Amino acid sequence: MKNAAIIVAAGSGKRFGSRVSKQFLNLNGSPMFLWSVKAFASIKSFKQIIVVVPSDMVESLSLKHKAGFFCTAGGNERFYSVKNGLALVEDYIDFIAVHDAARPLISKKDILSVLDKAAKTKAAVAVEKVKDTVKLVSAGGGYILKTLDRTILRNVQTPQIFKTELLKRAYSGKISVGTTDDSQLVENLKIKVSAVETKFPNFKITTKQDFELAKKILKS
Ligand SMILES: Nc1ccn([C@@H]2O[C@H](COP(=O)(O)OP(=O)(O)OP(=O)(O)O)[C@@H](O)[C@H]2O)c(=O)n1
Ligand SMILES: C[C@](O)(CO)[C@H](O)COP(=O)(O)O
Repeated sequence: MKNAAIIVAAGSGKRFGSRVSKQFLNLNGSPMFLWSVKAFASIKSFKQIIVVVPSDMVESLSLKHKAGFFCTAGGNERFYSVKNGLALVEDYIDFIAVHDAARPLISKKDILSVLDKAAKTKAAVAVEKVKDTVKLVSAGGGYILKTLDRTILRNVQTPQIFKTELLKRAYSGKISVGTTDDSQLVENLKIKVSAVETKFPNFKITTKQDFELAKKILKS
């Protein structure tokens, strides 16, 4: 099996609010995005690693990390960035893993769990159980409408891993602006996507508090 990883790192980090986009901040000695590159590079079957970055960083990053991975420019929505990364995937690739550079804690074991499932079912995404009670709220968020059954809810993470043909087909059609992950596009093809629970911390670094927590976890 020959796989490719698309690490999406072209976001502006508005919720994080730093001058340098969060995915390029130094996290315990490496730029945040490099943690994910190293995790996928540690798995032999990942023959191609593509990092999608802001257009003004493509050249400098390509030069700096010339041997480690391919670089391409992102778009103004996450799904445009994934689409641009897809354009670089080689024809010999069997499965594609899409992963957020903002999830630097991803473990090799969790990647392999999602990959093993995708190899069997063509489509699998990393998830975690919901720990809090979840409720539906009114449009403005002001009041509770309904309490949901959290036993049939999951927080979806990345990697999201798909058979190459499937993901390319999913991204070939019209994509609505509200699309926030890759699985949605594959679900729209009426394909059953498997959910694989991650066993290790894999939260997305969205705020400065997340970043401080990630530093502590990586130190431990
Ligand atoms: N146009 C975009 C938007 C997001 N991403 C990437 O998708 C991942 C998840 O997105 P998120 O955590 O929302 O990052 P940002 O969009 O940068 O954050 P914010 O929404 O706070 O601006 C991140 O690794 C981010 O770099 C991307 O490659 N291209
Ligand atoms: C892909 C994702 O991480 C799955 O939870 C999430 O949808 C990314 O959303 P964001 O708004 O781009 O962070």
